[in-house]
Amino acid sequence: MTDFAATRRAFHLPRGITYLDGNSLGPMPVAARDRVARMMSDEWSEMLITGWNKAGWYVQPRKVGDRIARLIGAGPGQVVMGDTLSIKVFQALSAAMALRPGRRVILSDNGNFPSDLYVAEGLARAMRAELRVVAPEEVEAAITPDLAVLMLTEVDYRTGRRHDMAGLTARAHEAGALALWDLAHSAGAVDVDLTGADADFAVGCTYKYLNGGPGAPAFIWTHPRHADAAQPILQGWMGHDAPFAFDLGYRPAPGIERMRVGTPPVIALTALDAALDVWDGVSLADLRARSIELTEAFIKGVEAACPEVALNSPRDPARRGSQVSFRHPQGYAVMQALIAAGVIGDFRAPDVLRFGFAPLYNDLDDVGRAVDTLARILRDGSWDDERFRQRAAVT
Ligand SMILES: Cc1ncc(COP(=O)(O)O)c(C=O)c1O
Ligand SMILES: Nc1c(O)cccc1C(=O)C[C@H](N)C(=O)O
Repeated sequence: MTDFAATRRAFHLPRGITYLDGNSLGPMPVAARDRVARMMSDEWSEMLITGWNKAGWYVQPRKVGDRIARLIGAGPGQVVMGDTLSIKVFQALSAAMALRPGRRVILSDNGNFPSDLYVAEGLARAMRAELRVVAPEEVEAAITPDLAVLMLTEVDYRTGRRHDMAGLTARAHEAGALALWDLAHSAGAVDVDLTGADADFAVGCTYKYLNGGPGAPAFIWTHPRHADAAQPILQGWMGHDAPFAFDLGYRPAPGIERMRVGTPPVIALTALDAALDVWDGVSLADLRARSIELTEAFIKGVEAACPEVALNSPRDPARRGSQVSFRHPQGYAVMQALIAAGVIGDFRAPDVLRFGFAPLYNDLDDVGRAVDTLARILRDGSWDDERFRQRAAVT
């Protein structure tokens, strides 16, 4: 059995705060602070450039990738770290498109995170391809024989709706297409099984449920059947077969290494590596069970105590990730009032109050406090205040 009381103790959770926004930025694992400090004093300070070899900075993207592999149903040597998620979406999508020459259609849904759609739109323009965007429930019917790549985010960032990864991947394969999954809201939140689903490509970020810190690098996975054939358009020198030969022409490195682009963010990878220690000994089955327990309790509590809000997530836990959202016409002000009262969730336009439940550190006491505080704010109308209407740059 996973010891979730112990994993909770591994985080710095500010006193008086109930944190339900780990689906946007995970809290700091206490060990990350010391690990980064040690890296600065023992490695960067003392080793200088020799740290690339001596401290293993150069191989860190693969080593950290191997630790993430276990959490997404992938094997060793199949995942590599680096860049932002938007860039990894571009790399995976461009490589997948190149594996389906003659086909020009990318299919996604309108619940996808906008950055994924922007990247696909730009790539489609450059490749003279077509991006088709349908409603999430229409995806299956929209898989047609002209499809090149099905590109979906498994868990919807607003509603928490979870796609059937294995089923949709099988449908895409039947149509002769490839399936690319964005795991931003899945990795560390649900029991992802890329191998079992027979997916083709996957990408994800590490600053949400994996708690790598703001700006932590993204990951990319390629199914082994494609790893030596995939040809990314974004050809950087660290994805070259022999970067330090400084050849003028590009020759991809074997396997997943070709998905590297440039110099890895070593300090950020060090913080992420410390954050991944918390996952040692965590079973994904336990994680999923606890996530369902927390989200079910939250829905039940809010529906009983807050008639002013409407559930915006699937009621069936099997169709949900680890987040729950509710709608309120003045959602922004309500969320600001909630944050001022010590319960941090977030707001997503136009009217969504979003709450992430991270089994590693959230518990039923958090659920109870969040329900009680939301009910109080809605009942006493304290959210209806000018200071809660001022929109910040980042929401
Ligand atoms: C599903 C999804 N894709 C892409 C992104 C963009 O990631 P990044 O800002 O790291 O490029 C996010 C979050 O910001 C996301 O939730
Ligand atoms: N990456 C973010 C950032 O740099 C600032 C603020 C928020 C984010 C996020 O990750 C947003 C997130 N993808 C979402 O689901 O809304």
